[in-house]
Amino acid sequence: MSDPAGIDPSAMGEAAAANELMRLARQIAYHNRRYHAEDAPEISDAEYDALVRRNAELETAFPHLIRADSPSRAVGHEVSASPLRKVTHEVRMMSLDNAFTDEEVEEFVARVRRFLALPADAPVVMTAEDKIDGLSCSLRYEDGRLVRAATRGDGQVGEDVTANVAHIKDIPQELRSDSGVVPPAVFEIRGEVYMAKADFLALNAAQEEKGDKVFANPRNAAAGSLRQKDASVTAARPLRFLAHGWGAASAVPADTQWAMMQQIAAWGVPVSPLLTRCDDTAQMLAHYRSIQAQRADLPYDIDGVVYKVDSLEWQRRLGFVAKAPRWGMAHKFPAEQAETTVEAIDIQVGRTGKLTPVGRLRPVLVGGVTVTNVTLHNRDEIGRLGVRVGDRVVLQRAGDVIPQVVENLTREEDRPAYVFPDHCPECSSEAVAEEGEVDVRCTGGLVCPAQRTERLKHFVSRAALDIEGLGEKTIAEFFALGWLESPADIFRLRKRRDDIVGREGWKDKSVDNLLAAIEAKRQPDAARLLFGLGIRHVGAVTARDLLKRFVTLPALRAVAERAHGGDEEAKAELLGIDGVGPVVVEALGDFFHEPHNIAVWDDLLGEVSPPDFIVETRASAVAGKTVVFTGKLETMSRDEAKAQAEALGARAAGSVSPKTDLVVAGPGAGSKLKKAAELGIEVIDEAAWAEIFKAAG
Ligand SMILES: NC(=O)c1ccc[n+]([C@@H]2O[C@H](COP(=O)([O-])OP(=O)(O)OC[C@H]3O[C@@H](n4cnc5c(N)ncnc54)[C@H](O)[C@@H]3O)[C@@H](O)[C@H]2O)c1
Ligand SMILES: [Zn+2]
Repeated sequence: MSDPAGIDPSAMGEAAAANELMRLARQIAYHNRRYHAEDAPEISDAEYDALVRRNAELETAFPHLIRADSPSRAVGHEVSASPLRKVTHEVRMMSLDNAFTDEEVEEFVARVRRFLALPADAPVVMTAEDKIDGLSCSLRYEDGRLVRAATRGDGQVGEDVTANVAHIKDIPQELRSDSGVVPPAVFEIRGEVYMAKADFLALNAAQEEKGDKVFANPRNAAAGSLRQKDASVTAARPLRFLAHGWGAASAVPADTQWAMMQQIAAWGVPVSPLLTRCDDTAQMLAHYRSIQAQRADLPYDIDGVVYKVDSLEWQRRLGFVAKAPRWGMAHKFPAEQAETTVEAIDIQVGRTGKLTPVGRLRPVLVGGVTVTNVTLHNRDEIGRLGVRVGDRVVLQRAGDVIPQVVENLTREEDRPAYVFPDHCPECSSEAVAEEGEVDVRCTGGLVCPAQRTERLKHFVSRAALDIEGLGEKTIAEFFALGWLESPADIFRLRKRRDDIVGREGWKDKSVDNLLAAIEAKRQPDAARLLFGLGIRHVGAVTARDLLKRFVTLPALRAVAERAHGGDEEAKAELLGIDGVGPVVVEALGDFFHEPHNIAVWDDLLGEVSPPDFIVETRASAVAGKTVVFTGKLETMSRDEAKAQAEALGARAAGSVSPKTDLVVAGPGAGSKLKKAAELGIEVIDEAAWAEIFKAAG
């Protein structure tokens, strides 16, 4: 078993869920101890966050299985083993809930509104500031004098570090009394003890020189330096402090978070210079992005932005859930790179027989999503990275690009390299790479069950015939029964109605729905049918281009066969189509040259009858032109945009080339936009495109 964390909770039984929750509780407790109590984490924060996310996902799906020792209820780690004196906090020290996406931030604000029963458009003012990566510390001032400093510990009981903070210049022994507001009898200032990046590097260099322990990161260095039995060790370490809140207080001389933080600054304790106030979600997200942009240049490490409801009256009403305030949220920066372990390397066999190696990973959060698999592309790529099972790798995921392995961190050379299979794992046929090709392919062809089922899956997929309810599982099930030898068999399934109804998991209604969905495709779109056959190099766009020219499948086949036989006129006719090159002509010829393909084709056209392929086009300014859509489209999907282009007699292409006439660019457009500028191609926005479409009536 490689990847238990990938199972969708809705597809899990209770026993499996309870089991996994138990395992997660144990794992998370272990890593909490390593991180919080021992300052020696073994896994990256992104991997830790993935475990916590998984735990939350299961707890949401199975609320009655939430354990008494659930990690979602615990803060930090208990300090019983610490050599420092223990301190019980008068007011608990909490953690913060995490958000990783804009949507999760919007949901946070919506939740606050719902809780307070505010109208959906009522303003909710929030403060926003950087989330410093240090360790929290509570400073208790009585009549303005520092009487105790304590770490968070498990939130209830922390460690006494009063002597240790005595040498931290940012922490005054006495609050200033000249601010106009006299410090209350009791006031606990809470904030972050941290080490600046430059100080951290210098400390590590000095430690190394002395042959002492070096620290993994500034957070660990700060924690390790503060939590010292011998306070003189702390004194020699360059620690700093920024306040971000307060705990027990005999009086709170302000009615907003913002005003109280200004007061704390006026008492002489530093607060973040990036603290600001936001009127709405748009401002919160804008501040988040601005802080993210400054991140690398800040003198200290941060890992996100913290939002807090500004009104203290509202904070009081909102209160707390398990271990975090309802009025606060940490919006973390997505780790666009993250480290994890390759737990297995599996080989997937595709519809063309291509063997694709897939790395099964220990789940890790990258760019806000949990990643459990990564494609390793091909034999050469595995060789280049030198990836073996058990290696630590760096994953990268930028924007919505699929994750990639960018580096292998494991360098011991004594373990054997991964051996790429020379036989297909599905059918044991020989697997070879052709001259000059990087892809290794199974030579099993028709005997390879993987290739055959993949072809069927492709045939019914969204972009091809799009048969609703005929998913991968059903195809695999019927294929194993010998019911699906080729695409035409799909249209003969109706003869097996009673057999299907008799099978576990099928009911009269579900079978009838499936059969109706199949019947609905008896007169399929010819281009989708052609694409569904999976002829090499004939993608969805090429299939349409071919049929626009030849109107019916038999007409296309006749030309392709003539071209294959050496008929120059037929070849020229095919090559005259925009987007059709010699590779496509050859692939078509090869396809119709193979007797088995012809049998499949004839069989299929005996079951279905696609109408003539005639695309109605409207008179328009872009007729006959090639258009490229790039960036985010806001009023329509990519598919709709392509359909609009087609309706206007234009061709929608995937990449910008000298043949491109027009580029429609939305927000986030990148390299294609740049290329268009280089080539001097006209660029318009989505609104201008909508005008063109409307004008064509
Ligand atoms: N790698 C590991 O093995 C491992 C193990 C445990 C925890 N962790 C890391 O620690 C995190 C969990 O720790 P946590 O419970 O302390 O939660 P947290 O660090 O995600 O957030 C809460 C803490 O943020 C701090 N903070 C910094 N700036 C703040 C601000 N402006 N306002 C309010 N608080 C601010 C406070 O100290 C607060 O206690 C995980 O998400 C993970 O990143 C890693
Ligand atoms: Zn095979």
